[in-house]
Amino acid sequence: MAEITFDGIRHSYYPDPQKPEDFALREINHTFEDGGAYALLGPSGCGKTTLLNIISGLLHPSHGRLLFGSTDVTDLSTQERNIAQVFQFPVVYDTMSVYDNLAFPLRNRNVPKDAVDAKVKETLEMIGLSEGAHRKAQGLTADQKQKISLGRGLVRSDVNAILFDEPLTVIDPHMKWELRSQLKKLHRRFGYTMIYVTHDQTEALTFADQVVVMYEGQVVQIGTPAELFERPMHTFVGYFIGSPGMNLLPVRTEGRTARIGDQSVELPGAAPDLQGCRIDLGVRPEFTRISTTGLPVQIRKVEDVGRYKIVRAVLEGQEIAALAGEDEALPADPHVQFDPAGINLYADSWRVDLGA
Ligand SMILES: Nc1ncnc2c1ncn2[C@@H]1O[C@H](COP(=O)(O)OP(=O)(O)OP(=O)(O)O)[C@@H](O)[C@H]1O
Repeated sequence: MAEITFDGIRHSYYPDPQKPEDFALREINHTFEDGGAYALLGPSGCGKTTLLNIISGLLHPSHGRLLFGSTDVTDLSTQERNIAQVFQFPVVYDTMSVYDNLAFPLRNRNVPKDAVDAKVKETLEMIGLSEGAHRKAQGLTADQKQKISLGRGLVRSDVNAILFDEPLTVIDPHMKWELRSQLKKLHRRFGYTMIYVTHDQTEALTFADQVVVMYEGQVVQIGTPAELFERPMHTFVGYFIGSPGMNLLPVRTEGRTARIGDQSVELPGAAPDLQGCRIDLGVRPEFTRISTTGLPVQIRKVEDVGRYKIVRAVLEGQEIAALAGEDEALPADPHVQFDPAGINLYADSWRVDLGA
């Protein structure tokens, strides 16, 4: 396995890109650590597949260098890079048995017969296909075929990294969780470098140690699930991660005070001069409480979601969400309070350090 470094990498599908928007991937400088479990998370079209294809060599970046360890691999072919890739839809040889599908990549590399047998059996066990391993792949369900694809990604121990591009799309919802935990276990056991593309936050947060959040061709934050939750560095991270996402309210600032219409909120630290910027206050619903004191709100709707309630309210004409306990009674004259520990300030979408 190898450390993978993006050194000033950008990519545009246009021959003569001019504006930042012409780039499917804006500049990325980042090292994926050897043995790390990463998820690339973001909405459709944000550049996840482009980034993955640059690692595997299916795509040559228009600018910058890609390094495996200290070796520049930018001009190497996919094969020379020695990467395993699992795609959204199964890639399986129908006429071969399940066993031979897994053995194939090893036999191709002249791995001795005994070693092939041991490794294939071990992998079949992991993906739950030991039984019926000598059946032809033809006729298996989409789930089972995708398990074979996963197995083929995992069977080689000599690869530099394993890349997964939305690999659980065709898998039954109840099986998704099982396979995801299986991948996580494999990661812990073998320390593969794994990069997993998804637009599903649950998938990203349960699989990865580090989540790379992408938005409009940019990496907006790389962090542990807790960091993304507690300290979103960009409004997109606040909004995209969490359910419901972060409350974002346009404000004006004066020192330690943020003004929302006629109301004021005390900031945890003094704001710098942000003239000319769009300024937003960001507070997650988990840090937003309905109370008898604070800023007056109108409650629009209360959603009971089991262990707690989501209260949808309006503050100075802006929609916000707050969490309330399952049995918590809401006051007749509702107000909202923001826990200072959860107050963030954003200037032109990027988090401002309030020094608190
Ligand atoms: N071959 C191509 N030619 C031109 N534009 C492309 C090509 N492939 C992707 N794009 C564009 O580049 C941008 C990034 O696409 P990419 O497929 O990397 O996003 P993604 O995050 O993987 O999306 P999805 O989740 O839908 O697969 C999009 O605007 C897309 O339309």
